[in-house]
Amino acid sequence: MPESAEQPWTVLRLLEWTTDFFKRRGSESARLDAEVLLAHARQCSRIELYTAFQEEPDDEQKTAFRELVRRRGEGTPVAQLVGYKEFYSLRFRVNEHVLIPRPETEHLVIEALDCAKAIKPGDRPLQIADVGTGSGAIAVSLAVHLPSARITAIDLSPEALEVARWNADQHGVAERIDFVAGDLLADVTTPAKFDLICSNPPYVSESEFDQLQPTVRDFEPKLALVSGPDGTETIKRLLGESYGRLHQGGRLIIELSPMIAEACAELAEQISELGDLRFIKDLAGHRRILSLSRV
Ligand SMILES: C[S@@+](CC[C@H](N)C(=O)[O-])C[C@H]1O[C@@H](n2cnc3c(N)ncnc32)[C@H](O)[C@@H]1O
Repeated sequence: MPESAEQPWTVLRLLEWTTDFFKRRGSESARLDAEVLLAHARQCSRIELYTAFQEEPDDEQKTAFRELVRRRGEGTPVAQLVGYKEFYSLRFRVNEHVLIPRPETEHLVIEALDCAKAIKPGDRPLQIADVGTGSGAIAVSLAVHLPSARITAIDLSPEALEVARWNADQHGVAERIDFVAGDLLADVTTPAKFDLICSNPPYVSESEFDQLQPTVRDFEPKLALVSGPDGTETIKRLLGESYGRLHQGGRLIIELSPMIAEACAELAEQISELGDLRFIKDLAGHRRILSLSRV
């Protein structure tokens, strides 16, 4: 922000200047980014900015904001700058070790909650696995909405599991989630079988990775994004490992890229123990969630 002797840097002026700056840097949500960062620097809610347009932030707030704007201008995602992201109406801590939860993944949570309603586990708790838990967005949301479920949250990354554990603790569900460091389901011994296996695995191909926006490619963990030459590698392994770990009638629910939806459906159809294949579309109308039953 340039120094200006004549005009004070009011909230409104800061927002307008920063929105323009972010637009020129290619942000698709320039005004929102500016508001979230200014609210963070002023330690207030976004809505409170609207009644403070003519106020001038103090020097400390302006210095904090300037630093946030600089880092956002270099590509750091807003969620990493403020340290959290809202997902399924819950706040999740995020850092450079975890994928920032995406709105598309809420469709997976909705499908899992719908499927859970239809399952009657008898006198044992409903058993759910979240494979590749990252920030814990799926595991924690399901635990909050299914108070009698037990969840196993798995990730290859110990740093991600730490974030997931912190989020589970914040939302009061940590005692119903087991955190396991491991490769897909290989290191999970108990329970032997699940009612639901959910996963938002990495599904970007190696060639697509280079085309990702720098704010994703250079700041979010590659381990969370990329899966082999065509993006299907992890899903293929998960399909192969999952059917033997599901109770009969249990469901496997996987987020994927619409670009590999057909290939993944073909892989699933080769496994006779999996059936009742359906896709759930995202808000853009693209096939985003693959849901299968253990027959
Ligand atoms: C796309 S992110 C999903 C994170 C979170 N579930 C969400 O939806 O926001 C994929 C996660 O899977 C983890 N992961 C990648 N390969 C894995 C594997 N083979 N076994 C377990 N976790 C894996 C990554 O570390 C990352 O946290």
